[in-house]
Amino acid sequence: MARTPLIAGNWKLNLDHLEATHTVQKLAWLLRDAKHDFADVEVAVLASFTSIRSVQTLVDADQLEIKYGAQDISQHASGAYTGEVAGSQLAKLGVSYVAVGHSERREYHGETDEVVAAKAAAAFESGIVPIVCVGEGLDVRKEGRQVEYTLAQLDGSLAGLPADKAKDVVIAYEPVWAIGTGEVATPADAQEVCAAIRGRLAELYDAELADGVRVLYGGSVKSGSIAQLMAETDVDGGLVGGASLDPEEFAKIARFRAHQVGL
Ligand SMILES: O=C(CO)COP(=O)(O)O
Repeated sequence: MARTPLIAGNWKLNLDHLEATHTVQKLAWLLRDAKHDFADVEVAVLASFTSIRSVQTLVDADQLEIKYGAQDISQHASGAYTGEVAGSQLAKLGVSYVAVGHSERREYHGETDEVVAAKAAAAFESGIVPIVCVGEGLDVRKEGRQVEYTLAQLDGSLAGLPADKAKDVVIAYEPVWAIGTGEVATPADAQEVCAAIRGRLAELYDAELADGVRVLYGGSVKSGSIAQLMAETDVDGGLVGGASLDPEEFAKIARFRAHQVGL
């Protein structure tokens, strides 16, 4: 099955709503100039909650094909959960994607696999596709247990998710040691774990479902490394942090096919 690559920018805690709209506007101009085919490579940005409404207004007004999303979602639908944002609230803002289980949330907010699974379910409940993040830390990598560790995290993070939802999920393999360090995984390292993730999806569900799920790589992705990563069979896109804040650089990453030639 042909999987449409997804290049998603995770802005993390950066950009106010004015900066966010400028960034999307510039990205849209650059991609328009390059005659980017969004059906060929999907492009999305994951913004702070405070920016989503402004991004929506811009995307709607200019009929942009850039998709947008959130970086977190509440596992609860409503009620006494101060500070939380529900899937239904995000859905009202036209959100397509939401990152769940990013390593920064797991580490700084104590999110367990159980919470991540509940958040993924909450996203689907509101018609939003969760980008479920998994990946090992440096200690685990040094012990050579990256596949075992990441698959255990995947099992927990998808627990209870039925096949009719799982077929649409996006998985992001983000080794923690590669995030924000400038140390991108080698294409072979990314392929090893992304292929193992697909293999596990085949075991948890079936081979056809696994074949259709997009598995992204994230961790210090830049325009100079994306084409080699995307050349790997099981890498279907990138979850881009720092480099997504610069529209020129992010547009180049989205245009990876233009520099895939001659690999
Ligand atoms: O965490 C990431 C995306 O979710 C990766 O961040 P960097 O691209 O800045 O390493």
